Amino acid sequence: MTSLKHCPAPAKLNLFLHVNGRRPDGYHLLQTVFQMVDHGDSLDFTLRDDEQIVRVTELAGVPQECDLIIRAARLLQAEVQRRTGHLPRGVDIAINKVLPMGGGLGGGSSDAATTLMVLNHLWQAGLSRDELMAMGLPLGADIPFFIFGQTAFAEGVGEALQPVQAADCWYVVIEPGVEVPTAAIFSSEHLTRDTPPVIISDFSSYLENRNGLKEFGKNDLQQVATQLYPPVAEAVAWLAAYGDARMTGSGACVFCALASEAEAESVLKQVPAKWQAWKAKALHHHPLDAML
Ligand SMILES: C[C@@](CO)(OP(=O)(O)O)[C@H](O)COP(=O)(O)OP(=O)(O)OC[C@H]1O[C@@H](n2ccc(N)nc2=O)[C@H](O)[C@@H]1O
Ligand SMILES: Nc1ncnc2c1ncn2[C@@H]1O[C@H](COP(=O)(O)OP(=O)(O)O)[C@@H](O)[C@H]1O
Repeated sequence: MTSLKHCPAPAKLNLFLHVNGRRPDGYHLLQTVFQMVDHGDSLDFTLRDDEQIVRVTELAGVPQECDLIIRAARLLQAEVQRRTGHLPRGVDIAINKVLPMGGGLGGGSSDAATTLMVLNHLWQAGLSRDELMAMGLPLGADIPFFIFGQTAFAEGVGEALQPVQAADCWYVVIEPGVEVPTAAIFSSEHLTRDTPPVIISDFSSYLENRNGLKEFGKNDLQQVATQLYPPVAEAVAWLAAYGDARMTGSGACVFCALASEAEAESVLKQVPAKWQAWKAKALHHHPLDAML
């Protein structure tokens, strides 16, 4: 096989996100549930006759050398060379970028995860899922989750993952039109960093016993993000009329769970025109698993 087209790189939502402390290196210890949804970017991979890794699509604001897709591909190419003594063929990578950057949807991480999984397949490199997850972690804390490939309870900086059941629901997601830099939220003096740890069964038993679709826990990054970025606060306030509206990750996007596609569609129709918004279904498994 020399190419794979329309490879999905889905968005994630953080159903809750607790900041429990800080590591000595300054990184924050988190607990979260990562939920994939059926809305995201899509990538095409075509092997080349030389050894170059080339992004063939322009991505405004992200030079090729900084792109997580290219960095992930180069890491894997070098690892395959180290293991086999042969540098694998280069690849042209095209991207249909749908997810907003700095949206808290993990777009860059998902693109990189899809790249690692697809190239592992095209190059017949034979790295295990765990090896790919470890390779992705230094590039971005969300990358291991996408490679893990199922709804997950995560700890550490997001790399300690356990599968967890979550609701079979739909989400409406609003893009408030601002890019939130993750570093600005984590470095805020107003961020609370002492939420007591929960255990996975706290989340699971909450889901079994809850009334309606109120999410478990909270997003500790939301207070800081809404203070720094008023459009995020505005989107949360608007969506709260329809359910438990909450920010994903470090923002900016805001989501709310609905029981059916029809209910999601009805909320979507009312979203003010100044915001981009969409509906998406919760995914239990990474859509790439069915392709590879
Ligand atoms: C917050 C989360 C939740 O899923 O997602 P996003 O909102 O970015 O999608 C992730 O933990 C985002 O992890 P990651 O993707 O590695 O964050 P980066 O943008 O590389 O982090 C930028 C900076 O934020 C700080 N940072 C990040 C993660 C963390 N657990 N503690 C931190 O203190 C660090 O200063 C880091 O240099
Ligand atoms: N392929 C990529 N897609 C999106 N962003 C990328 C990519 N490669 C690098 N980045 C950088 O990562 C930053 C965070 O992007 P993204 O992962 O989309 O948001 P978030 O971390 O909020 O979920 C971007 O602002 C951009 O500078």
